[in-house]
Amino acid sequence: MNKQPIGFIDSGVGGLTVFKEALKQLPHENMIFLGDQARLPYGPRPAAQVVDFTWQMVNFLLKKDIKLLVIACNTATAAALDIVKSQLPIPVVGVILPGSRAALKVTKNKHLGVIATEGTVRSDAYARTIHQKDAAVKVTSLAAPKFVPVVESNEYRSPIAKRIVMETLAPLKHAGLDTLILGCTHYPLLRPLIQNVMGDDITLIDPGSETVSEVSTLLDYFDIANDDVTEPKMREFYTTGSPEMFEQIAQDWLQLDQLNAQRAEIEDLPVTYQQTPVSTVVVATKNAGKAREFAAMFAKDGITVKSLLDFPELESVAETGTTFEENARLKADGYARQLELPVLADDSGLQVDALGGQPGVFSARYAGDGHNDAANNAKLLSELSEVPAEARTANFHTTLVFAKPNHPEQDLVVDGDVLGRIVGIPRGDNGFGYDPFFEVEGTDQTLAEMTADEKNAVSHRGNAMRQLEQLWRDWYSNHAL
Ligand SMILES: O=c1nc[nH]c2c1ncn2[C@H]1C[C@H](O)[C@@H](COP(=O)(O)OP(=O)(O)OP(=O)(O)O)O1
Ligand SMILES: [Mg+2]
Repeated sequence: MNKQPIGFIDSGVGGLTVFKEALKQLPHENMIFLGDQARLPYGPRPAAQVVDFTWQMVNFLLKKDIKLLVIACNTATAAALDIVKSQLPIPVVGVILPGSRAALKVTKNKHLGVIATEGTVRSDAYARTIHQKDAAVKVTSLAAPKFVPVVESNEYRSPIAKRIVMETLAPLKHAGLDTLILGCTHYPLLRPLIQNVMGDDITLIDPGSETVSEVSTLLDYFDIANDDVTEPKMREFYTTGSPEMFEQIAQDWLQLDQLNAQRAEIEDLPVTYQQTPVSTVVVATKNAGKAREFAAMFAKDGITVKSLLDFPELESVAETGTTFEENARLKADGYARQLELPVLADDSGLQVDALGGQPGVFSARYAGDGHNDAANNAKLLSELSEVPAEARTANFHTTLVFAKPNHPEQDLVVDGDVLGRIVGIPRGDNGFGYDPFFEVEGTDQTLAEMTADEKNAVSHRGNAMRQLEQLWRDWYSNHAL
């Protein structure tokens, strides 16, 4: 289950035809739509510029934490799908492949027509996609540049629209095709007029519904659908142009009760992939001492740490494993699932050589359940009472596991250790747990005599974190998967 929204982008209102399908097929999903009406139409623009504009739209939606992107615009799909798909960590769906697939399913005489913007026709994206599937299919493409302005000016039911559709489609009427792809998401709004001109024998393909079917498949495949059927869903609309104009068309087309469009400023956004910086990391620990150490280590990167103390309503995960890694995985996976967020867990403990590695994974419960540091330390001392100072060698170990919700196979796992020995009389007031008894090898200080920074510089947790630092951002940026 994943409540993050699905993002839709288009040059204008055309993508709403895809959005409308999504409302029908995926009613439980939260959704955000962005139309770049200020810079419409995209059709006549050079492909490189369409790619830049697309990145700006994508970056706007990434800030809203979308889990999947739909490029509900054929021109942008033709120009930018491959590059956007290859760089984004979330699934990306365009409209050309689903539209082509749908058309291939219905054609009988293997002669398809495509009407689209100049940009899409110039890219030859439909013909290429179709021929990859079936080289024997004939594809006749026609640019219909006048359609988009008619729709965007809310004239799509007017006599002007009728005349433009008739004139534009004249060359296709007797071309011999039996199926016509509406290769621009604006065109379904002209569907009755197009059908009328082409005649009832021609099947019109609106790639929107096929596109949404593909979205639905991907949500299941990546296990990121929103199964929550109770809450009201997010329906946010943004336009770079006039919100009033957008609302008129959207209201009319989508028939939503209350529809508010907001203006989006995207012109200054970067034209390359901008990773959204991580601002908060959840560490699945109830141990305030650990939480403090993680907070200090992440603070250097400007990241705030939340611990389980911030989420008291969660169900406790039992540490039933026999190794540090097992327990760290149990905690990370268990809390990530409940929080639907990536979660970092630490399972750590003291291993004393003279005690055969005890207390080890049982360090927290050494003195029995209801564990408390004083009782654990007292037990440690009594167990070691017969052991001479030079034989009291020990190490602290930690295994850190970073987990994504419902994807235990992608867990990121690192370890860290620090060597030392157990002293007979506790020293120092800093740190927590067994720190006052653990003298670090090569120093004359216990961990409790060190400042937080000094401890992190040598500790098992600090050592593990230094490894994690190399890995976690890349891993984390794929978290919607
Ligand atoms: O740097 C350390 N300095 C002193 N003692 C330490 C340290 N690191 C772990 N320890 C001890 C505390 C606890 O007795 C056990 C960990 O048990 P462990 O289950 O991983 O943690 P925990 O139950 O205290 O909190 P939680 O499971 O919620 O993260 O080892
Ligand atoms: Mg524990």
